[in-house]
Amino acid sequence: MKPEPTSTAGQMRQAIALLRRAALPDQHHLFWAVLWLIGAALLEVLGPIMGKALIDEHLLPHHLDWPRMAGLLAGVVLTGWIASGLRYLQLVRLSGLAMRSVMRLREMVYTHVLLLPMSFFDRAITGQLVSRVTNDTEAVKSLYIQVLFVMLDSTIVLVGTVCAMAWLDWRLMLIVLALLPAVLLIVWLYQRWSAPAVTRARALRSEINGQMAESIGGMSVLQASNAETRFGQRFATTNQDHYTARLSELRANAWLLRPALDLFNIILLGAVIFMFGHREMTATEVGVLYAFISYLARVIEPLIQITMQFSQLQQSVVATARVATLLDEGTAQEHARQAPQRAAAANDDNLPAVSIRHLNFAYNAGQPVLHDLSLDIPQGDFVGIVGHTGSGKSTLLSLLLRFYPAPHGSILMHGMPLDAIDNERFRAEVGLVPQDPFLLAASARENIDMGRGLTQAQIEAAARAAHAHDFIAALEQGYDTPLGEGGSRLSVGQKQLIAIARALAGAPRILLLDEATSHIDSQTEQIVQTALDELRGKVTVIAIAHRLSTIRDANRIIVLNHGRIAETGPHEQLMQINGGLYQRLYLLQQLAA
Ligand SMILES: Nc1ncnc2c1ncn2[C@@H]1O[C@H](COP(=O)(O)OP(=O)(O)OP(=O)(O)O)[C@@H](O)[C@H]1O
Repeated sequence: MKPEPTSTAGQMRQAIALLRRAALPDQHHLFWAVLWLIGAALLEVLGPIMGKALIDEHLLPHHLDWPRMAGLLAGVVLTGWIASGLRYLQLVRLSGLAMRSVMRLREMVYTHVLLLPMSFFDRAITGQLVSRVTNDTEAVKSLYIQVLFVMLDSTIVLVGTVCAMAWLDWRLMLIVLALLPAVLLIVWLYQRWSAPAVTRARALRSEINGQMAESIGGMSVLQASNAETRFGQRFATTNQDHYTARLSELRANAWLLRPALDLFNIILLGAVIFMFGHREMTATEVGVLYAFISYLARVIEPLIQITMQFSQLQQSVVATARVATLLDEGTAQEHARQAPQRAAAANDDNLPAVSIRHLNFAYNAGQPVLHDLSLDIPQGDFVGIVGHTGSGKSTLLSLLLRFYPAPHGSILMHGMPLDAIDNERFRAEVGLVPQDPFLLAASARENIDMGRGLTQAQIEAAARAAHAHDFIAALEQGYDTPLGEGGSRLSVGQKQLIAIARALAGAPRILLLDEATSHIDSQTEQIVQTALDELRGKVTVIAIAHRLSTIRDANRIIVLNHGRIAETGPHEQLMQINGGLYQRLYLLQQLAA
């Protein structure tokens, strides 16, 4: 995974760029919200000015002009009331915008994750990834509502109030302004105190998600190993750490931020009253004092609001930056390719289905896994790949599937370099049956179709070819029978037959099987063997098999050893090599059987 930016400025830049991207279609809402908030702030500033006029021009000089006084009084009440109404409407508008942005972001993140290269998932932790799509995108909402709305609103009120104070008495305004840096000091202290706890709490939340996902995913192993108590304790420790981190965050808030700001409020009020006390108060200054005291609350409250949002801002920026980092993660080479649609693999029957030329590969530099592999697989052949564990079988298959990029020109399919084949066509031409058949919690039909929009005839033909039709038809709703989570209502063998049907439904020219028979009984293995035999000559089959009986009848068997081709040939020929690797593997299995 890409490293996340550690500097606050870097995270802030990332967060702003992402927010702009997510809110792009709603820009006009943002514009109007800001405009109306300015309107609300102006109304709010206007209230005390009308109050001052009422006191100075009418109440103190006893100039009882009732219609004007009623107008001013109504102005004081109405400005506040309308300002609140406008603010509420803008909150509703921004909430809608925030929710739509979260929706767009989630879609962006999920679609992006679907396109990431397999090498990314080698390092990614499922729970953390899920947390990116759910929690971190949700944090963006609070960035809009708690942070953007409150901070924007408070800043506008603050600026408007300071301007009104300057108009009333600029010297007094300067004294108030001179005291404001104290707020910055309080905020700075608060941030220093709470930042480590905020970061730690977030990391621990992600850890909690990770532990949950891991435990649920591996529940059978966990229970079978009697590890419930240990896992429970591990979770309790993380949970406790999370609680402690949240508590120190709250302590910083309760013991430093709030009391210090309240004290500051009192000091400011004292300073203003003291200044007025030092002057010879004229009648007109009583109104100014009233307006100033009204404005003080409008300076202090927005400042408190702004500072109170800092911890939320920190959390939301960190979360948004994490989402942005994930979105910056390079997609798989094939998806990222900008080149125009490339030619499909050639249709010449004489070209080998697969040609491998001096293929070298390493996951990590300096640790080669495959060494100088060269071989040709004719079209329609059935080829088996065997070898000890760690010999490189799955790696070779992953390269054939383009899960990892092979060096250019080292693998050709039907004469075309692997990385030059158009993605759509490539995925249509190469089918995979994995070791663990991955079934969706959906019907048999949906599991075979996998969203490709195949017809019932195509689905049924694939199921028949995989010898899965009979048991599917016998289910209570046939092809529409829900198979349960992970296909829980089927046997492992039946799941594997569905996985084969799924691969065949795409009418692939090349079918790759990754130890597809290792978990199934001999009877189902027989069925798979029959299905593979029937494909002979029509589809090129490349099968990795631990169970050698599956590939006994292959046209050719490739024996890998430490990433090199050690032996190659049909079963009978390999069995002739006395002391050969294949012979030893085969005899060992016979013995075990
Ligand atoms: N994603 C990966 N990242 C780094 N190294 C890997 C990765 N996958 C496999 N390897 C390493 O590559 C080597 C070959 O592994 P590979 O899985 O291809 O062997 P295999 O023959 O398929 O083994 P098995 O029969 O046990 O599945 C091993 O040393 C393994 O540790």
